[in-house]
Amino acid sequence: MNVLEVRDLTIRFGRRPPAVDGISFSVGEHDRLGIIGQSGSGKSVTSLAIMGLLPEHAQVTGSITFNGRELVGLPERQYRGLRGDEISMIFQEPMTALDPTMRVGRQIGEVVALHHGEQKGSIHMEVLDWLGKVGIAEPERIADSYPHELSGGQRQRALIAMALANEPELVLCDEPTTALDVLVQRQILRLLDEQLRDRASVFVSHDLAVVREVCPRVAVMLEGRIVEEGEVEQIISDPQHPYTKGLIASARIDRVPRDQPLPSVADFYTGEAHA
Ligand SMILES: Nc1ncnc2c1ncn2[C@@H]1O[C@H](COP(=O)(O)OP(=O)(O)OP(=O)(O)O)[C@@H](O)[C@H]1O
Repeated sequence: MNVLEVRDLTIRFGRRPPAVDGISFSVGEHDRLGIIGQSGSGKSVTSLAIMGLLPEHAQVTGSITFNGRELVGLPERQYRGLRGDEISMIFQEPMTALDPTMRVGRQIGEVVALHHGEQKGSIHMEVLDWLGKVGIAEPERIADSYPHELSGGQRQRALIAMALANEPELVLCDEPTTALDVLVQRQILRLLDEQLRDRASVFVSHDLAVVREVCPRVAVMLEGRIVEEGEVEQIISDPQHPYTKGLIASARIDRVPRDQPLPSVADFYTGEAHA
């Protein structure tokens, strides 16, 4: 059985054309799927639907199952037991995902306590342990800091620790490195690659170069639909859909060996990939 199974998922906001239009994909145990598409193609609403975090006026049809359990229409009370514990999400902008008024260690500790209800001392040890695992050099000091006292990379590491603290089975990453500079982006990608190895994950990005670094498989979204899905290297060397062809040709991604720095799709839009 797949960990995540999405079938004919359609998401509408009012009378506008569907934001997501009948998409299907699955993620098995220890499997990782990249979802790529331009802004507005429906990537974020797809992850929010899986997390049960869409606004109430969103109309959702189709099916999302997690370990065989239907999530579409699941009451909020039951969703709360899943979120953070069995399914968690890493967002693009850690500053909005972290509470600015609370020390970082306490925020991670609350996630641990919420689901395990352990004693204060052992929670603190677990928080420090997680900060170490995500590559924070001075766990004590960082645990004692407020989010605004951390660098962008440290904040993203803290958020990753928070998302993984309960060993969720499924992790959704929504543009987890977009807000970071290129060097930190690479470090965080490496960290995620390592930490997500034993879980099922979905990795959303507008950047095929980023997805190529961490995902064996990718689904390409355009205007709410999946227009192409398959092994990343296969799609890069032989894209079938005109949109994917354009995306790859414009970023010249097919001409760059995998282990070399890649021009990103964003560079293309700003004209730098042609320089
Ligand atoms: N709360 C909402 N109410 C109404 N429309 C929404 C809402 N959230 C998203 N949408 C619409 O759904 C569509 C898909 O948006 P989504 O955020 O999933 O795109 P995306 O591919 O993640 O883009 P980006 O890369 O910019 O985050 C867009 O047309 C957007 O305007």
